[in-house]
Amino acid sequence: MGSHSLPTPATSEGKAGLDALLAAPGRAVVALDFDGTLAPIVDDPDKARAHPGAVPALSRLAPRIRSVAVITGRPAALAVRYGGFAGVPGLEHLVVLGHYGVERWDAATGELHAPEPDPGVAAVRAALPALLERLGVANAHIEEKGGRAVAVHTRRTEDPQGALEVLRGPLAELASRHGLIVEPGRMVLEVRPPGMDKGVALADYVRRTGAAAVLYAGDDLGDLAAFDAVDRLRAQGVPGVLVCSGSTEVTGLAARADLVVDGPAGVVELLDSLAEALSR
Ligand SMILES: O=P(O)(O)OC[C@H]1O[C@H](O[C@H]2O[C@H](CO)[C@@H](O)[C@H](O)[C@H]2O)[C@H](O)[C@@H](O)[C@@H]1O
Repeated sequence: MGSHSLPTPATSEGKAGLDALLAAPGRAVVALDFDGTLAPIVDDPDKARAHPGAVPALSRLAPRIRSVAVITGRPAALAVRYGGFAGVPGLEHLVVLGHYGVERWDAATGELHAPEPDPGVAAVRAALPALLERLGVANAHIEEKGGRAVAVHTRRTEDPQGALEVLRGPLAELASRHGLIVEPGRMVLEVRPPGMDKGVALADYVRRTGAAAVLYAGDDLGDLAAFDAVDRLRAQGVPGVLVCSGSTEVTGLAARADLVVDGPAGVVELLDSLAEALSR
């Protein structure tokens, strides 16, 4: 843990959000995305792990605020495992909302709540190898997501962006034939059921916790829904701070953020500086 001063948000709304968090931390929620925000992006999705400073920073911050939540496109149990979030002193009340909020894991009980998988996902999964072959992108990586979603990664192909573009339309068609949607992300297209997103998940979490201030940090397109939710909360009188874990791959988030930090290392620095400011 280094000694860091709190950065100043670039917008007046962001400053108001941070001020509210610092003034009444016991009523503040900090919610964070996993990949690209708490965990550095790596080529192999199975090798993603939380930044080494993430859990220590979260465990210092969590006891000083109302609550911390991780909101991720990953299955909740996988995020818990890759994050190293279970059984950590200080994180006894951590909540992980997986599959964009469809699943919920509570550190307090160790329980995972998850609905039945949509049968359309298995049908799409079965059709994928032939589709990838036909489109000339057979070397794209298929990520199994516990039957609740399936993702196609192009990061390790020769032309990741080109392969993504080739896949986008046909995958959307295949998904919609089974009543599913495509969630785009950093060199990935994920097929999943509609009806839930990180914005719905965050708004619901803020409501349940009765939070009076919120900070949300994300890096990818799927986090835009959470950014929208913070905008709506602000309009309803709940101050909020939007943090972008900056990258060269997704630029749209930085334009919307109150604070842009330098990837997961920057997020860890911010969490550390918040914990430090709240311990004075
Ligand atoms: O909501 P998130 O926690 O950000 O999860 C979104 C997707 O992240 C993962 O993919 C991303 O990270 C991989 C590992 O660093 C990287 O290889 C890939 O290019 C990124 O898109 C994950 O594999 C997906 O299932 C998540 O939906």
